[in-house]
Amino acid sequence: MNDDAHDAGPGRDGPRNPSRRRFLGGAAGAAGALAAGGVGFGVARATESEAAAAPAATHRVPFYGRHQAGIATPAQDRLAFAAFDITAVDVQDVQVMLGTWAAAASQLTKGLQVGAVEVSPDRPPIDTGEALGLSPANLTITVGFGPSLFDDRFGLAAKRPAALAPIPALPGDTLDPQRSGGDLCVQACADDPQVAFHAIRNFARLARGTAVMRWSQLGFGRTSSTSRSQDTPRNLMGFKDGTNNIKDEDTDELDRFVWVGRETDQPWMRGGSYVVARRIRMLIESWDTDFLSDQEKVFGRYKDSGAPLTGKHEFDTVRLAAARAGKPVIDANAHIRLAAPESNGGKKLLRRGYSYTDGIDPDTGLLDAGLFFIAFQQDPRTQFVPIQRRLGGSDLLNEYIRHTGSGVWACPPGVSAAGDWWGKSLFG
Ligand SMILES: C=CC1=C(C)c2cc3[nH]c(cc4nc(cc5[nH]c(cc1n2)c(C)c5CCC(=O)O)C(CCC(=O)O)=C4C)c(C)c3C=C
Ligand SMILES: [Fe+2]
Repeated sequence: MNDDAHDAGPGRDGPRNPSRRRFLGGAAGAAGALAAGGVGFGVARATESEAAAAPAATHRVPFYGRHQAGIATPAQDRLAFAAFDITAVDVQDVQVMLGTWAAAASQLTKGLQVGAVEVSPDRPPIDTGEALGLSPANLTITVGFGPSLFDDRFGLAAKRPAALAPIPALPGDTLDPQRSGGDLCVQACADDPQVAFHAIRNFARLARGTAVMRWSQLGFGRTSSTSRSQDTPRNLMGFKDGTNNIKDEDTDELDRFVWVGRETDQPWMRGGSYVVARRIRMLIESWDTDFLSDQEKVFGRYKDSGAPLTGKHEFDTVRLAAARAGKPVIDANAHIRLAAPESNGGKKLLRRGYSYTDGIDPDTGLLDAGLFFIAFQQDPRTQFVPIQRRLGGSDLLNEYIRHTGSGVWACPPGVSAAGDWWGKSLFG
């Protein structure tokens, strides 16, 4: 971390913006306390002047809470996702960075900056500035710890939950290591792409000297609804996606399939969740030549209404046993049959993915676009992995997709209040 970045100093920020200087003072002071062996992490609290400077209290998702926001909270329109690798050798540096990130997240999710933009003409601005004056846009920041964080570098090996196992090789994998893994992940979601990007960019700056970005992915157009208040969006194949997703309102299902409970071998994960991300390229040009009836056979749903092929309306029950002339109406290898809980020992996922496009593949001239699949769950070993093993084996969709990136991270419970940070009890 650049010392300059923590010294707001005198000058142009002046009395117009005292709150921003206070914030950084708090973060830097806390960093010092930790480095000196202290246990607390002082995070600047909103002052009266800060509250006055803050945008209206609308379009805000609370940052502090039992669970991290960005999991069961309504999916926003945009994603900026990044995986980081730790470069520091001292575990206290990791703690300081997480504390600094938590303090920054509490500011950003209120629509504030991580520090002053106008510090001094002779220093770089502390906040990069591109979100100045923008609404919080329902920003959520969700942080996870990858299996590699628990190797022998930081003395955390005994604290790795069994559920945080690396994802094994799965059928059909064509993964690029440069788009996979990472000691940490940060998922920033917002209804404004600039707000989401700003969060990741400033996290990367605050991480300087402690962690570096390993890979990142921007997403547009949520491909799941995570609340009954939301319409079901469409993915880049033109199908409604998220119809049978777990929703925010399904509290029993959240407890059964998403939140880590007493069953965990690592108490620090109670109230948390595990996220699996997969960058899935769609072979869009090929898909676009496919007949409508075949596209519908692939998913087992009608393209326009989203209804199952056994029904009329989007939310009609999927009748997997229905047959016509001795043949199943929903193909034996249709995506919704293979992904259904009935085919997977009753297991479900909370899907929260985004469409992406990254220009064209220089080798072929074909679009590099698809789904950045994100799913939260209680245990990837019994949820994502077996479901994807089944899909990767015989899903009709496989003709049109390639999995090109992968990662799994443990998302600890929410940050409880100022002074707390992600996984504080893990490091305690
Ligand atoms: C391993 C898990 C899954 C991967 C990978 C995956 C990729 C993928 N999915 C779609 C589009 C749709 N998926 C739909 C349903 C659905 N998909 C999964 C899991 C994975 N999908 C589940 C668990 C379900 C729900 C099954 C059920 O309970 O009925 C649907 C149907 C609408 C819906 O319910 O959301 C679509 C459409 C794409 C395009 C894709 C990879 C690019
Ligand atoms: Fe799916």
